[in-house]
Amino acid sequence: MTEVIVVEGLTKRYGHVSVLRGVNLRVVAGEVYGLIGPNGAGKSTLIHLLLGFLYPDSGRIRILGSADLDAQRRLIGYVPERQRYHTHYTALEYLTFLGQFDGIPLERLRQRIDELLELTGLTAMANRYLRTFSKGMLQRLGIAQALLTDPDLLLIDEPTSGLDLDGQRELLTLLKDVRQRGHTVLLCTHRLAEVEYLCDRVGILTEGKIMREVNVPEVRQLPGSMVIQTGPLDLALRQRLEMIGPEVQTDEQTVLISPHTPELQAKVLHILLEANISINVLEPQMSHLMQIYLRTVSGQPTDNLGASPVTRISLRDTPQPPPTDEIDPILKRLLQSGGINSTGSKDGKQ
Ligand SMILES: Nc1ncnc2c1ncn2[C@@H]1O[C@H](COP(=O)(O)OP(=O)(O)OP(=O)(O)O)[C@@H](O)[C@H]1O
Repeated sequence: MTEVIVVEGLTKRYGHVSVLRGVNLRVVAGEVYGLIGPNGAGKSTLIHLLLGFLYPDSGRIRILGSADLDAQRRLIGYVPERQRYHTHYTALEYLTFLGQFDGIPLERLRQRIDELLELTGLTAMANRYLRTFSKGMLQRLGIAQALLTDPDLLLIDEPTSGLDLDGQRELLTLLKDVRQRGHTVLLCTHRLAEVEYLCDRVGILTEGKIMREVNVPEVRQLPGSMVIQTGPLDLALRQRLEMIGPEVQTDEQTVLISPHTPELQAKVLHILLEANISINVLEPQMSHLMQIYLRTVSGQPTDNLGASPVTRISLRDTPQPPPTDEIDPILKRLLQSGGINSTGSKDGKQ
């Protein structure tokens, strides 16, 4: 299988701060790979290294077999988290401008833009100025610009950040369509639901390394769990509950049913009600991916999750989308065309 991204022993420091401390990563053709990690873990830094916007301190990067990232940049479509748009352009003018930068012959470019406006649901907006676009429309336009050259690899940084629920849904549907087109994708996100929906594998970047990789379809298929918070449970009652089967685990004020079935839940509730125990909360356990993620970033073991005791990590600990620098897709093209030097980034003086 063709390896599209190969990263070995990658390190990167900003001054005295060591951000990446030996990242290893392999992404193969056609794969959608999610990259998750706490704020400041270095996800955007890794993307900028892959694009050749930054130089690593040590380690190796190969994109489609080549370490010449300046040359390979033209094989990569990049969707930054926040793009700086030139709002006096219409969508059509903007894509035409970028496509000409990419050296796409005009006739082919027109065809390509039509196709991409259609894919991103922006055909009716083609002649509207970008200043009239909503955030969601701009994000979809960002996907269109990244796909102009029909790139082998797409790097997407937090695509749904700042979008309302409708905008998120539209963008995820679009990314699912993009996925069907066979591009290899590296997707940085804080939203685990996005990973579960779109990705084949996910890497958890923390402490400067990819500490854990998860096969997403495997965890997606794991059966769910139910947590019941109760009044105090004495030992005899706990034993009675656990006699129902190995799926039922208890502590002083909690019953975990894992894997959960309605039949098991009915049996547990029957015993609790019969014993006059108050039932304070009954809620599905957080997703397996969420549990693996939170345990990995807090340095706890993640094996045998299905048989683990009730996870007491609050969903409030879930990281929130962060602010990041704006990067203009025109900058990528300028660097690609050799029009400017990447000073301030590549000279290691950040
Ligand atoms: N140009 C820079 N100069 C100095 N420090 C930087 C620079 N860019 C990033 N950093 C620092 O490097 C660390 C990693 O930043 P990066 O943006 O790569 O993380 P991230 O995982 O993408 O974070 P987030 O999820 O918050 O977007 C952070 O501590 C950040 O403050």
